[in-house]
Amino acid sequence: MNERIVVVGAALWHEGRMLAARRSAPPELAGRWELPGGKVEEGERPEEALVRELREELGIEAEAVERIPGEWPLGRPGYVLQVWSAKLLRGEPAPLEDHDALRWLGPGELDAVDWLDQDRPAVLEAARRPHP
Ligand SMILES: Nc1nc2c([nH]c(=O)n2[C@H]2C[C@H](O)[C@@H](COP(=O)(O)OP(=O)(O)OP(=O)(O)O)O2)c(=O)[nH]1
Repeated sequence: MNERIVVVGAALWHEGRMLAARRSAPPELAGRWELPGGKVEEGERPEEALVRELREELGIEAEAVERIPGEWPLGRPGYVLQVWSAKLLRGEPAPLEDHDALRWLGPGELDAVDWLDQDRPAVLEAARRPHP
C-alpha cells in the first residue's frame, strides 16, 4: 500500500502572534498542541482544505498566504504535515472541533506550549519565515 495522506497545518498569524491549538482527541494526542488544520480531501487543493478546516474547527475566515518549505512525517504511516502561513480575515477563533484550548503566541512565546513532537520543526520553520 502506498497511500500518502497530506495534513495541512496553518501557521495562523494575527497582529504578530501565532495561534496554537490544544488537541482534545485521540487520547495519544490529547493535551498536546498543534497547528490547526486537517486532512486534504480528494479533489481539494491544500489551500482550500486549510481554509475549510479553519472554518470548521475555529469558526473563522482565513486566507492561506504561502507554503512553508518542507514536509514533516506524522505519527501515522503515510501521513505528512505541510504548513502554510495564513492570515485571519474575520472572526475570533474558538475551539469548536478537535481542540479544547487556543492560545496566541507572541514573539518569544513559541516554546510556551507542549507542541506535538512532529510539529516542533514545522513551527520553528514557520516562525523563521516572514509573517503575513
Ligand atoms: N491538524 C493537525 N493534525 C496534526 C498535526 N500534527 C499531527 O500529528 N496531526 C495529526 C492528527 C491527526 O491524526 C491528523 C489530522 O487529521 P484530522 O485532524 O483531519 O484528523 P481526523 O480526526 O479527521 O482523522 P481521522 O480520525 O478521520 O483519521 O494529523 C497538526 O499540526 N495539525
